[in-house]
Amino acid sequence: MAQSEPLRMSDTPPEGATGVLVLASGDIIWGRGFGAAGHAAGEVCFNTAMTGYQEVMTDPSYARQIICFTFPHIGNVGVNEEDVEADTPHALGCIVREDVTAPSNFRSLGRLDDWLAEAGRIGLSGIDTRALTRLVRERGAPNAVIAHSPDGTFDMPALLAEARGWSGLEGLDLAKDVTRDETAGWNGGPWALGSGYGAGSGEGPHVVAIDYGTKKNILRRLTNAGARVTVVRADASYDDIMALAPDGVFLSNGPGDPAATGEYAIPVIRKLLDADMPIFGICLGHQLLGIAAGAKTAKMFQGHRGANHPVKRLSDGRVEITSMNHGFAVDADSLPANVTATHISLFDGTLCGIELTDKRAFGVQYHPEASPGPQDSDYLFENFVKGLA
Ligand SMILES: NC(=O)CC[C@H](N)C(=O)O
Repeated sequence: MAQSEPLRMSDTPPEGATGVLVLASGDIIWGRGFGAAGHAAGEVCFNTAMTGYQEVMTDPSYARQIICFTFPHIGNVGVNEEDVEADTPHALGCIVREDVTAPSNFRSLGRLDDWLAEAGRIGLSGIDTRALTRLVRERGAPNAVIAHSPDGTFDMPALLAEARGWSGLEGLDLAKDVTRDETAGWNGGPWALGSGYGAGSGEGPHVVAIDYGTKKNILRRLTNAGARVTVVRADASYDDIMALAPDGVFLSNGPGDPAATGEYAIPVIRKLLDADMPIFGICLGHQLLGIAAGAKTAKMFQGHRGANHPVKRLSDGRVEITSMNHGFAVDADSLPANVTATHISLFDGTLCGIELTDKRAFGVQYHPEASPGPQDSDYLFENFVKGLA
């Protein structure tokens, strides 16, 4: 197969094809497989970040998603043990334009394809990622199966049936699959060249972070802002949390449909609000805070995923360039009277931040911890932790 051919929509593999993306619509896109062999069903989305593929692949919010990277050279700086947001990749697979080449970077410890293979994740290269991105933009994020067969044989009817049989992300609670096993302290601090990740001071206001699929850098930014952090499971009860005597509670990012995660999360968040506990939520945590406060969430057409999304802070008109990864959003028209919109997306006007006027609780739809992305919104961690002192 030639490099990066236009999307090929035939069910006979072209010469050299060892990977395929089968959309639930019946469209078939051939490429070269890398990473693990096998097949898996999920939702195809695209991410426009130019750097940080390892952080993106390990973000637990990407569970059951297949990421099409719009940047054409993915894998060329290799992989290391530091640029990870969780201990293993959580995205189901990735789709890239160019084949993964030998890494060239002084921090590299290995190849992207080997790292994915070890984690059982499938990659697909040689794809016209611009054409695939346009397809997602025109039709919305499709359900699909990504498959890699080193000998080039594929059971196409079975792969199509698998793509069509998958439920889709709507209605799916995935936080319970990616949350940690038990309550644990967190003491990691910011990274510096030469010394790696530092440690927190172990002092300061106590933040209990509920792990719906947290990125590590969120916890690092909390300790950097001066908090002492303890992380609890997604299904921790109100009593479990209060037994830790928190000064504030953090609601993490995470995968899946917020409305489906509500069963165990919402009653706990409501009790925390009733107890006037200070709360800060990011992404899924922001969506859950919105639902607990009485708002509604909805699935977006294609979602927002990238590292250059402009967001306007409504209090003073300041623009923050943000990192984003979400496919659901709180519906701005559903906000109850005691919830104010604080930020909006300058791409499409969707709601990007809320604040409760009668409680000490706020949330943002984007990722102020970046990783990857710009750090314009880091002030939110400082504001939260300062408010607890
Ligand atoms: N990064 C996140 O927390 C994502 C939240 C939610 N799963 C969504 O896709 O909207």
